[in-house]
Amino acid sequence: MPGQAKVAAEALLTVAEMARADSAAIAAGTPGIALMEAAGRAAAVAIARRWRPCPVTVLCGPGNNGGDGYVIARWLERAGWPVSVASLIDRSHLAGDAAHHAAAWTGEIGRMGPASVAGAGLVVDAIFGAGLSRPVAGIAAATLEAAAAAGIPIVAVDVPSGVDGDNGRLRGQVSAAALTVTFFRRKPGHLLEPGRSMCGQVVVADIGIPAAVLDGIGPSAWANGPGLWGSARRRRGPGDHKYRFGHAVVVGGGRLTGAARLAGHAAARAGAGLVTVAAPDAALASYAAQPAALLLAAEAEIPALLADPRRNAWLLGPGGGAGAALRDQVLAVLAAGRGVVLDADALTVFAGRPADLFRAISGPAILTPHEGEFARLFPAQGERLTRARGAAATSGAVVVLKGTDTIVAAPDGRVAINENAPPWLATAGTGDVLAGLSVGLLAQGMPAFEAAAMAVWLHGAAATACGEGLIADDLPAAIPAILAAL
Ligand SMILES: NC(=O)C1=CN([C@@H]2O[C@H](COP(=O)(O)OP(=O)(O)OC[C@H]3O[C@@H](n4cnc5c(N)ncnc54)[C@H](O)[C@@H]3O)[C@@H](O)[C@H]2O)[C@@H](O)CC1
Ligand SMILES: Nc1ncnc2c1ncn2[C@@H]1O[C@H](COP(=O)(O)OP(=O)(O)O)[C@@H](O)[C@H]1O
Ligand SMILES: [K+]
Repeated sequence: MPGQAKVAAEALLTVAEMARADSAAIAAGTPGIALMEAAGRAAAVAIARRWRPCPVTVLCGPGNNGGDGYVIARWLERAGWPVSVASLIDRSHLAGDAAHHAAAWTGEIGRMGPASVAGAGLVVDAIFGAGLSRPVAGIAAATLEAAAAAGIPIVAVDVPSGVDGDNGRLRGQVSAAALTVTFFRRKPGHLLEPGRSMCGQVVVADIGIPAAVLDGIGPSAWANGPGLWGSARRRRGPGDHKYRFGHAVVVGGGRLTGAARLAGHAAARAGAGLVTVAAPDAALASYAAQPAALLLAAEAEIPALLADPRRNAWLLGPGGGAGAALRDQVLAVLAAGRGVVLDADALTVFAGRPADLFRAISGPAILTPHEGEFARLFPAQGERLTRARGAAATSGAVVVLKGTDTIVAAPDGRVAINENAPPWLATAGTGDVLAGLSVGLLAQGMPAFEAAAMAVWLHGAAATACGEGLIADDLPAAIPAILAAL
């Protein structure tokens, strides 16, 4: 379809889902030994593409991750590399596919320890992968740490040992890799911090698992990108007019007027047909500084605006001032059944009484908390992915848990994990822009999950295009070029 995103959404597989993918491929006729051969070979190819031959130590663990290591050792040696292999356990204790490939390694196998990496130019971490079952400690940790301390680049097989593929949590002592080669599809832990920062560059190798196995698995997590929401995006055609693209209303505050101005500008840039910023009388003059394309309304007009179903998507919170008046406004908008984006103060006003908010949510709703705001409404213990999913299920809203690895979670369990946000987004006002993009897309009729995911992605892409030195005001103006390239 011309103009529509052509890329497929990139599914992320949990450790359990990846095991099902392996089993499905084996059941469809590719033996496990062949999958392991393909995995090790692909990793060796990825290494040889990036480094010149040098003494390499392959550190092999007790399971199939170690099995991949023996295949890597064989292929690198065949390519002329001086290869040493060091194992955590005696080869005789290996089982299954790993035992098969360890037996095919004709060189020596040393005992793993810090001395096994001495003199190496490269170290392969094939110690623990998807089978990580407890924190990494002892010899495995000490050996990887010795490599890291000596400045030897580490290539991780599947994940750096100790990174939990399901959520990016670090279990025990983890040494960062320069390159991680994983297979078939990435896992959430490759995108979520702190795991993401431990992976270095991530390469996904095709090992012969047919994409069709995904149909039987039904993944619920994706890397955020156009493949996920491109087909839900609204595009204008020759016969269109502005009323077909929704009317977003941004409720602004009386003092910090910049927040709602940024949000309103962003909503318009995201493509909303019309955008109204509604604000207290005393502040209207300062709102006049916003782009002339935005409409301005007095706070007293809000009930009338709310009675008009054409004003279909509302944003409350940015610069709102955390008082009872804002809480009442949020509840009134929700009661009217409008699409809603709640940010900042509009979340904080429900601290201590989150059930009041959750009860009121019945239609399309997006909450955009940073960690601090999140903790005022939801349990704050545990890792981010589970918390974001739980929050969406509890609230009935799409929850955008912001950060360097922003998570967009839907009440039905779907999640998108974002990876295009540069660190210079950590500056005042960028969250207001994100909320504005979200309401602008919601106004156009995109479903809440897709609208939120697209907003987060546009936000990251715009920030990347602006570069370091970015201020929030730069972001809305950078949106058209990003949309044009989609
Ligand atoms: N068909 C297959 O089975 C394929 C498997 N693949 C590889 O297989 C890996 C998964 O293999 P496994 O499920 O055998 O798991 P692992 O090889 O990751 O580790 C499992 C073993 O490590 C032990 N272990 C886990 N955490 C430990 C810790 N912190 N300290 C000490 N011991 C620990 C476990 O008791 C078990 O013996 C993937 O990560 C991938 O590298 C690939 O070869 C693709 C094909
Ligand atoms: N280190 C970082 N890397 C990438 N993105 C970041 C980082 N820190 C913050 N962000 C993003 O910047 C935005 C900040 O939003 P928020 O905290 O609400 O700020 P404000 O209230 O000042 O607008 C969010 O979209 C967040 O995901
Ligand atoms: K590993």
